[in-house]
Amino acid sequence: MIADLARCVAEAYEVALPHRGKGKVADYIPALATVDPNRFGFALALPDGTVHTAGDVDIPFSIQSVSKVFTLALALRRLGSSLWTSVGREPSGSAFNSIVQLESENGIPRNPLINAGAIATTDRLIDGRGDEATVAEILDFLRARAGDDSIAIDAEVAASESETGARNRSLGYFMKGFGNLHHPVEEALGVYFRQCAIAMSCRQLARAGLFLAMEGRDPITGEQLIKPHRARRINAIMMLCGHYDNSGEFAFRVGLPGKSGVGGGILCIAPGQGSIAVWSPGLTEAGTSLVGAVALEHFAYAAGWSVFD
Ligand SMILES: NC(=O)CC[C@H](N)C(=O)O
Repeated sequence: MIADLARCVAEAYEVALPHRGKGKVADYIPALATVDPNRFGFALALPDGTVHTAGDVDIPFSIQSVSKVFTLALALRRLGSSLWTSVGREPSGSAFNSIVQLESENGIPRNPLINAGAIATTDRLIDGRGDEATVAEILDFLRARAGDDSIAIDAEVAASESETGARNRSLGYFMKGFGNLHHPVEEALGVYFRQCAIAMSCRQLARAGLFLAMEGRDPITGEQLIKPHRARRINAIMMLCGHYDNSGEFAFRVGLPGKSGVGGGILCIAPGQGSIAVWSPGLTEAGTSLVGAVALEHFAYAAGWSVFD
């Protein structure tokens, strides 16, 4: 039976609604701490261009670590498999900003979706071009994927990320000490802080993720953006590492590749089917949107879209 997807979206939204207000809004920077915890949006983008929505789907939010998926795709496109000399693809089982494994593992982060791995990936993406050109590539890519040139970096969030970025700088310098950063730490971090500060709505983010559901091809523009096997591998990494030490729980409950951000966004990919973006700012301890995960769990079940179905 083919599920009525509009209905699945509406139901997932309704089921998750009572959970609003649970979870903790990220408070390490003022611009995130002041976001209304009752915000909640759910957008499903399909390859034919249809978007099914519920709630606050047109309000931009800070995509934070969801950006790591896109910089990974861009770095793989630019560097190919040589990226894997700088970063691994194993789950870390630790917090997003943990430094401990780096010491015993030669400064090579476990995967590209923890902070250390994302910083190493962004560093490789720079590829000698400088920070401005790299930031421009990331923004241009997201604008083209979302079909919306208004997507921008929130300058206040970017400045706060840098001001409070001691821990991320530590990760950068630690990797530099092992010879695993190719550019100055401040250059890599300068790009990383800005990619985290990109603001997008659920509608834009769901649309932007479609190429990952469609073997690397943007179904709306028809462009083959990355090779099919790379899209498959990014999905594998999202499934195993997209929620840090909560990745097993998310796979258990939702059964789809996903990536969380501390702004409360989650991008979820249903291979061959579509791309889903949810946003609600209250977080679990692992930094995943609590309401968003409930909604995705229900949606994947109702649609029969768990990759294990
Ligand atoms: N999990 C996240 O979204 C963390 C992103 C945050 N900007 C950081 O680098 O710490």
